[in-house]
Amino acid sequence: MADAKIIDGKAFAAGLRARVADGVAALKASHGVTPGLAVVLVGEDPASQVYVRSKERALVELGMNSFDHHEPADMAESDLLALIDRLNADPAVHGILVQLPLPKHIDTQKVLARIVPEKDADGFHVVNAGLLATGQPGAIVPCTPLGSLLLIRDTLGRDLKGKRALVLGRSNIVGKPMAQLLLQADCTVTMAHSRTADLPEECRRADILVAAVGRPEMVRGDWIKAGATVIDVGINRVAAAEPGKTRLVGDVAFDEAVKVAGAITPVPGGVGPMTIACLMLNTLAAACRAAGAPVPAEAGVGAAL
Ligand SMILES: Nc1nc(=O)c2c([nH]1)NC[C@@H]1CN(c3ccc(C(=O)N[C@@H](CCC(=O)O)C(=O)O)cc3)C=[N+]21
Repeated sequence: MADAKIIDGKAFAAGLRARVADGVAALKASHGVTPGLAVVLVGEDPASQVYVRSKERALVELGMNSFDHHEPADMAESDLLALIDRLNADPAVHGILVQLPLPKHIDTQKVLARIVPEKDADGFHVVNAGLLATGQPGAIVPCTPLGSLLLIRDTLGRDLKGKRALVLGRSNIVGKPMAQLLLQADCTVTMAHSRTADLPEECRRADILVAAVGRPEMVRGDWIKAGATVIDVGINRVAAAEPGKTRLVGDVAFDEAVKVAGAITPVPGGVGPMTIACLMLNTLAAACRAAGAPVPAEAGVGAAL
């Protein structure tokens, strides 16, 4: 059988960013509003700094305002909550992103709960999780699952009815919302995790396999159904063959999987760029809602399906 189609997340994300830029220009023209995202980074984690910088660059490129708040690692939880209160009250800020993970002395759930749901650009607030789980319009959908769904629909078409989908990983930020989106799209959804019995066999039943466990190359080629669509959410930095060098790999053993799957996302260049593009989309959507303007079709559950 021919090798799988490689799903070009980087190219799809570039197209999505261009559509967001058009939406930003239209909102400026119609309502005089420039969408703004506040990005809060607590501490000096080098990987987090890289991600935050790429988000800030994307905002500026798309004509949006970027409000950076880089805070020391020993910031008191009460000071972080006070910062969020100020951002909640600031009319120039339409979206707020608190980079995770937070330092251990800070209660993540307490911080996420403090963001007003309308400005929760990540879609991590329990109100947005609840709106998504109950299929209501107006939910802000977490960026990685939304981006993954857009890639799945670009590959398989809008009609996913009756397909068997398996989501590997049950995190609040990827696995659970991904399963909700696939369920809304009329897939038959299985959630698998580290305690699942006979994981390879479960995976082999899936027409759509989404791997989001954070274990490098855990999903092998013989875990994949012939022709399946494989979405690899994992971004794991591992040692490269050359001493002292590192490289990125997904949760799927790509070289094996590409021989079996029908379509597969690469790492890098797959889901990662979609996460950032969807963050831009969520910020635009939040600004549109705040201004009483129509929300772009790709954002939100009802619109995304
Ligand atoms: N509140 C919050 N929201 C997040 O969305 C969030 C977060 N915290 N904490 C950290 C993770 C990580 N994350 C990535 C986004 C894009 C790439 C990405 O574009 N990766 C490139 C490769 C980048 C490289 O070369 O290192 C790719 O896959 O092609 C990676 C990682 C968002 N996160």
